[in-house]
Amino acid sequence: MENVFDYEDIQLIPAKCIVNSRSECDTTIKFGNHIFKLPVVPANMQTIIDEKIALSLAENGYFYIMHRFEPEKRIDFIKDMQTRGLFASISVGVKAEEYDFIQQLKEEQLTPDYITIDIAHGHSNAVIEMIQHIKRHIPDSFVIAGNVGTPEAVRELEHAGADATKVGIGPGKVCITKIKTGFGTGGWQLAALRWCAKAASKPIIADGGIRTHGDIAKSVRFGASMVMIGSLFAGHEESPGETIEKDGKCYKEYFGSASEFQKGEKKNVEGKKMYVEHKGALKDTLIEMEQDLQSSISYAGGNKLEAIRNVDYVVVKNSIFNGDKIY
Ligand SMILES: NC(=O)C1=CN([C@@H]2O[C@H](COP(=O)(O)OP(=O)(O)OC[C@H]3O[C@@H](n4cnc5c(N)ncnc54)[C@H](OP(=O)(O)O)[C@@H]3O)[C@@H](O)[C@H]2O)C=CC1
Ligand SMILES: Nc1nc2c(ncn2[C@@H]2O[C@H](COP(=O)(O)O)[C@@H](O)[C@H]2O)c(=O)[nH]1
Repeated sequence: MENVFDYEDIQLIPAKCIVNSRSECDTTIKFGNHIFKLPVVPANMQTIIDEKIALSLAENGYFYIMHRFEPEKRIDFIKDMQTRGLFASISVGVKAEEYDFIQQLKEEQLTPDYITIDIAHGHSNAVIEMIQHIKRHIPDSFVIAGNVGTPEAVRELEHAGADATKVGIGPGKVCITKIKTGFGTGGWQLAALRWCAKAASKPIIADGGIRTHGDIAKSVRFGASMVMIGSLFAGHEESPGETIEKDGKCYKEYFGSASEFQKGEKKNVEGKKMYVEHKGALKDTLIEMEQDLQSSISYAGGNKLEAIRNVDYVVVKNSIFNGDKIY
């Protein structure tokens, strides 16, 4: 692999502006059968999303993917969302009981709009077989499969029937896969995204490693249709998880889905827990993301998200922050 880089190594090059106000720039994206306000989805992790947040996101025009760590709640969740006329978007794993769950959905004639197969090493027969199982029994669900980090994996999962693939092995803020196994796209996630996007014939979700709102535009430039974000969404008023107070400041927990806190045991641990500073209301962050992305579109010289896909860029190796803090 040549030209390896990550988010912090890239600057996009401005093109002549065609709008009079950033508010003219349209950040919406069609993903599956729905149009969403932003090409952004909060990570399907237990300290990032719950049923209440999912409902609020869907009601307000944002994409969401519910996590899979309370499996017994999924049927009622799908029914509840669809009764309200909203889309249902859930996650599954690949173990035997998940095959029964898909069968149960079929028997109850429930078709989630989106099903995400969420495992660490998605380039596997386990995922290929689950894609095929879902497509056999619930063909109308949009299947997102991951996570992967190579073009071969993207092609194989698409070939098996996935409608989108999720790229990112180990770039996450609470990830320790790279340290514990030596593998992954940590440190070169953006280059891996570009590599995978060149092979993809269907949409890609860039997953992990987003540290600033500008990284969303960079993900779109390098081929993402959707960007999954954990840490930037952690610590909000609505975020699930424990809040602690230290030196007069409030913090909220954010833990990995493969951490001992999620698993309840110290086996095959590839995630850790951290505390993030309390950030206020989720809707304010979403509005700021939208405004920043509108600004990105204006710098790209367009008025739609698509404009970002064609901009030039430079590689400025690890230097763009010059020691500056992000906030
Ligand atoms: N994006 C990322 O970089 C990563 C994300 N995660 C997240 O953590 C959560 C748990 O993931 P996961 O452990 O896969 O889920 P599960 O615990 O549900 O495991 C899924 C299945 O895959 C097997 N498995 C897990 N890892 C590997 C591997 N490296 N090679 C072969 N088989 C494997 C497991 O068996 P067994 O446990 O017996 O091996 C199990 O049968 C998910 O939400 C996932 O997204 C975890 C790590 C990396
Ligand atoms: N290696 C691990 N990766 C994990 C774990 N739990 C979640 N994740 C991945 O991280 C992203 C979020 O990344 P962020 O940089 O935005 O915080 C998430 O979507 C998963 O793909 C884990 O325990 N280990």
